[in-house]
Amino acid sequence: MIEIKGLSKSFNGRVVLDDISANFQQGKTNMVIGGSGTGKSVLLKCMIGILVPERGKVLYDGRDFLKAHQDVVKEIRREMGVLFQGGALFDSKSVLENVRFPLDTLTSQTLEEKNAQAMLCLQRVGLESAALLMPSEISGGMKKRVGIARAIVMNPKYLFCDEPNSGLDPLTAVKIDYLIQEITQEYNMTTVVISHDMNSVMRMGESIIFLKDGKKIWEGNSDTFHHSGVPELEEFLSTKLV
Ligand SMILES: Nc1ncnc2c1ncn2[C@@H]1O[C@H](COP(=O)(O)OP(=O)(O)OP(=O)(O)O)[C@@H](O)[C@H]1O
Repeated sequence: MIEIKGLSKSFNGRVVLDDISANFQQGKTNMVIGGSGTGKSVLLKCMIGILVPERGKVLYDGRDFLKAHQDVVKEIRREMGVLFQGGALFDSKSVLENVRFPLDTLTSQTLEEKNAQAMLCLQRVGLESAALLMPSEISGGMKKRVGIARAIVMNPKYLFCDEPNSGLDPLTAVKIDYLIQEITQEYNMTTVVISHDMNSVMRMGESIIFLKDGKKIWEGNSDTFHHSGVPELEEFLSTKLV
């Protein structure tokens, strides 16, 4: 489980995250939703250590990420897998080399071991036959799947996905959503997904927090979010026509 407590972040005096607390459960797809510019990506960056919040805590199974000893921080970082928006693949590396990259930089395994592990992950996302292709030779949906394979190659406990569906056609988006959900359950990971795609929220939203102007306005799940009675959420949903 990941717990965030009283997380706050400002840029040049402008508050972007305002005292946010939430729990993200193990084995679940935990979603962070909200309109553009409401602080979703900043929240994720504070959780994974790309940005430092002014106040608050991020606890990884009880370990205080912002205050822990360097060794513990390193350990937690190794337990994270991140699927960045757009996949963020290296254009000059093959699909296999992209998936292998975390193993190349963070482990002392042999090339054979690393290739075997990377191939297992490529198989898991149904792309073993694309291992030797370059990113320029594969579709957007395949790139996302390569990104997922890379995110799980270190067997993470925590998976973070920033808009995993952006730029995909609806059918491919559904497949990516289900893949993330299945992998979350299989690996029993704590998964955090940022999205403003309401179809995804309905499919994957076992646990949802809704942000507006840097504040957590509501939390619940896909069964309850259409009947929240919270004006800000209802207004947000009305703009999404769902
Ligand atoms: N490094 C930064 N410096 C200054 N302001 C920033 C920085 N990063 C984000 N912001 C601001 O923080 C606010 C929240 O941004 P954030 O990227 O978290 O939004 P978001 O909810 O993820 O939006 P979107 O769905 O459009 O990606 C925005 O107003 C953004 O301009």
